[in-house]
Amino acid sequence: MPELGEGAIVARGLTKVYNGKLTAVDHIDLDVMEGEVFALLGPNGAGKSTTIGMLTTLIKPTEGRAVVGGYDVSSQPEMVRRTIGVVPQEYTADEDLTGWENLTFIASLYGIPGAEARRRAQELLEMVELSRFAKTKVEAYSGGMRRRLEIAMGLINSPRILFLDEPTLGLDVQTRTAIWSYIGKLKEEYGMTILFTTHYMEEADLYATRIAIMDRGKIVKIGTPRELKESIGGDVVTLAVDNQAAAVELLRSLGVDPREYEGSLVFKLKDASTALPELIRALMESGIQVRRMEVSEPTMDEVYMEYTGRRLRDAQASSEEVFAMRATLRRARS
Ligand SMILES: Nc1ncnc2c1ncn2[C@@H]1O[C@H](COP(=O)(O)OP(=O)(O)OP(=O)(O)O)[C@@H](O)[C@H]1O
Repeated sequence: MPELGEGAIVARGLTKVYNGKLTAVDHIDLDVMEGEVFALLGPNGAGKSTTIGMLTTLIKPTEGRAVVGGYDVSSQPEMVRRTIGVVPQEYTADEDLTGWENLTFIASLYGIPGAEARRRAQELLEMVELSRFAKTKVEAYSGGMRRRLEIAMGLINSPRILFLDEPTLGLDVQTRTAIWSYIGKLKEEYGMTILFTTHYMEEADLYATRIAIMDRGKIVKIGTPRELKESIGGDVVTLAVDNQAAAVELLRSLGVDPREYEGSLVFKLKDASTALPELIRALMESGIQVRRMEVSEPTMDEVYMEYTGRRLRDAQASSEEVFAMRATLRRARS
């Protein structure tokens, strides 16, 4: 089989078609280097979980190849599983068991001998600050505690590569920050390679060394947060005007490509400090009143809009999040 490349996670043309018709992941290429914290950023349904599923051997690719930790996901799934840790989106811990019991049980599935399993369970519970609740049944854990336990469970086999699917979904800001401090430790102290999915732009921006923006099964752009923001090539201008149709027409004739967003026009502009006054003058001379104007440096939100034509808004995400959380809880109860 031809070599795929040097990275910790390498994919070429990786594709998943469900039921012969829904292309959830569409020929993606990935090269995640050792020690990277790599984000797959995109809205619900973009194909992030399916990508993680294929990379972690849980979902069979329809087409393409992936090599994780040097092992092929299709022909060496056992070796891949031994090399990786997975923290799935839904909770997997047994609610009737304690945190300690869950960890030692998972350790036994990996064939980790008793004394070593106990040592790791203790160390991991300390790391995620659950030692005090080691002997408490998981059913009494809060959402944040459950997520922390799931992370500990994903680390029980001391993986070189860790996959986290929406690790902070539905958690409050404080708990999200705590989770990121544990993940940061894994990178700093163990040089672990981490791939996570998220629809929180600020998490990708703050914590990822590189981000792949996913939209409708495709990776539309890959880069460091800085590269992505710089790739937009200009400041972002938001204008509220009284005659939007006329303003769009005029701006287009001046070489600007505005999009409508929440009743305003949004566009990027090189050298806004000199170019914007001219645009405003042109609008005013055409009888168009400018009611509000805002200039900002590009954020990940704008980057996302640039490459997908849509906003990945946290407001929209939060309602989806409630849904996802409820589905997870339902699954946990059944
Ligand atoms: N087992 C399945 N059978 C059929 N379609 C599926 C299956 N799993 C996912 N899909 C579909 O594939 C597409 C991608 O889903 P996927 O879960 O990978 O996206 P995602 O970006 O991870 O979103 P989420 O964060 O909600 O999981 C969606 O349209 C989804 O409905």
